[in-house]
Amino acid sequence: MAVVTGNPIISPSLLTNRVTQFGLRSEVSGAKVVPGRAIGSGGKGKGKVRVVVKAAVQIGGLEQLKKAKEGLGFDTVSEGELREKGFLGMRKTKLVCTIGPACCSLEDLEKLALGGMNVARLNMCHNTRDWHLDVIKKIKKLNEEKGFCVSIMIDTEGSQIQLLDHGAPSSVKVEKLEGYPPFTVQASYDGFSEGIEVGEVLVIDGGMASFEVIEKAGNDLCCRCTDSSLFLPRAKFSFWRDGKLVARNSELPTLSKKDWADIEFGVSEGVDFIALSFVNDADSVRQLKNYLYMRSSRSTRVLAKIESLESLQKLEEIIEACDGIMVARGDLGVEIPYEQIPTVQEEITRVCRELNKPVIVASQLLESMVEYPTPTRAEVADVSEAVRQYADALMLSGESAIGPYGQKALSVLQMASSRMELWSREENRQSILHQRPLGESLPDRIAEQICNCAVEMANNLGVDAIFVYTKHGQMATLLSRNRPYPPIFAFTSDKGTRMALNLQWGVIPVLVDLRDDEMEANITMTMELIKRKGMLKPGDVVMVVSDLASTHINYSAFQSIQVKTVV
Ligand SMILES: Nc1ncnc2c1ncn2[C@@H]1O[C@H](COP(=O)(O)OP(=O)(O)OP(=O)(O)O)[C@@H](O)[C@H]1O
Ligand SMILES: CC(=O)C(=O)O
Ligand SMILES: [K+]
Ligand SMILES: [Mg+2]
Repeated sequence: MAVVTGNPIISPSLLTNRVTQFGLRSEVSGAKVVPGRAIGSGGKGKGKVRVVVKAAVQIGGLEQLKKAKEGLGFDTVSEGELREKGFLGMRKTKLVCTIGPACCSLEDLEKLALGGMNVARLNMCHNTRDWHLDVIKKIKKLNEEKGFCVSIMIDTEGSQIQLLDHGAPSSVKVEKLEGYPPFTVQASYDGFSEGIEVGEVLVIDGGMASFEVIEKAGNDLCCRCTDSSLFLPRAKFSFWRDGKLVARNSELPTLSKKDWADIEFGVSEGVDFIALSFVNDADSVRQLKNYLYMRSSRSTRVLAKIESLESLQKLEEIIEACDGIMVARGDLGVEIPYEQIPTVQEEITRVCRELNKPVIVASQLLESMVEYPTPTRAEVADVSEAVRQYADALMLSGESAIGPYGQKALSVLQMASSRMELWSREENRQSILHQRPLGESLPDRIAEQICNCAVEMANNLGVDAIFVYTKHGQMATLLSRNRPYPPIFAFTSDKGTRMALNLQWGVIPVLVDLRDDEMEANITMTMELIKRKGMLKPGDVVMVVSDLASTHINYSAFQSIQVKTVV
């Protein structure tokens, strides 16, 4: 246990009552106050803004819920969206909601599912395993009984240097002024003052407050406040030397004992994704993937969270090793200057698409909605920018976990992403996407080329939908990588593949009983089922792409593109 004491003095030995001469005012403030924010009245809006709020109730009517599932594992929400908006109106960007005390009842989870939640995230930093288990059971119940298809993600705690306690119930104000009583805060890492020199700068919460180290006494650091702000509970901090971050995270294990226990819990409860916090290199990702392989849990996908300087330096190897990425802007903003976040986000998003891994843009997307029922215009612009960059998914954190307006926040993501997707299509932005060649073997290169060409054809021909028949989801993701105009219906008989594809841009995974080596029969059967549901009309044009026979020795011959007109 390390301790930050005094003004503040940083010590590993819980020396909470050291007195120093430096002037920090220790002031306990009862609640976080955000001045100058008016709550949207809703009275004299000009129509345009009000549309955003309407979206909360737009998706998936309740009557669709009552419909029983028939033969085809088509989820209720996609089905409702298709009926309401048609193929081209279907949302492509996926939505992740963090589940917390504000939305953990069965009713609230159902409302989020109806509102378009594709993945529910459980942050293992908070609450008990029993609490998480209860949420997992509720989501599975909703999936089974009401025909939703919501995947479950657990997010590990990971190891990071952070403040544990500063002796006050909420925030502590720190100021540059001299002559205020000192206070002590504890930090979460014993050796964190090692290698830190006098004159270095300690930065709290990505620059919200800063301190200069003015004395080192053993493992204690005495610091002077150089930039006033608030100390929030569990604030994150970092050290800077000559304007550059002193990288510290590599000294900490990515997977702690608790993380392994949480992973074990997640695997036994059959979660679909494990998001690894504070990944520093590809090794921890490979280690977990090996473990899952040994444990025969290959359908559990591993996501790496990019939230440290080290992870940015090894970005490509991490992306290659994992099954997907989260741009965890909250902690990333502690490690790199704020102004670099937008360009780093764009870069990560681009590389993920090129390397064919789904990417989630996370944290503070609609932060003001933790307290207020309307987003700021700047937040909507930020959400839209992530969509314009073709991120696979957007994530809500506190907005859904603890805020009273979680469903509204979800509807804002829904509206903003649909709008930007339409604009991108009208602007023909898809045509600017560069696809770097990925495959090395001939069959892999053929699959990739087929998908690139199929999407170009689909866009040029203006087909209504792309149907892909896939075992492990590879062809579906290769199609998605090209961000086509029509939606991609991925038919699979593998449940794990279905749940994993929930995070993939533009893919609607459908569970169906497929037969190996009987491609034509599979196509006819699925088209017939969809037609019978009234979702395909005569005249609709469908592009069919398949790689189902990929276990076959001569499999490249079995990959094909067909264009079918519904009669
Ligand atoms: N299961 C939960 N129980 C209680 N509070 C929760 C829970 N999940 C989230 N929260 C609250 O919601 C807020 C935002 O949630 P989130 O887990 O996304 O935070 P985060 O700090 O950005 O994530 P991370 O710890 O992975 O960096 C947290 O500060 C926490 O107070
Ligand atoms: C999501 C998360 O872990 C972060 O933004 O730090
Ligand atoms: K976490
Ligand atoms: Mg984080």
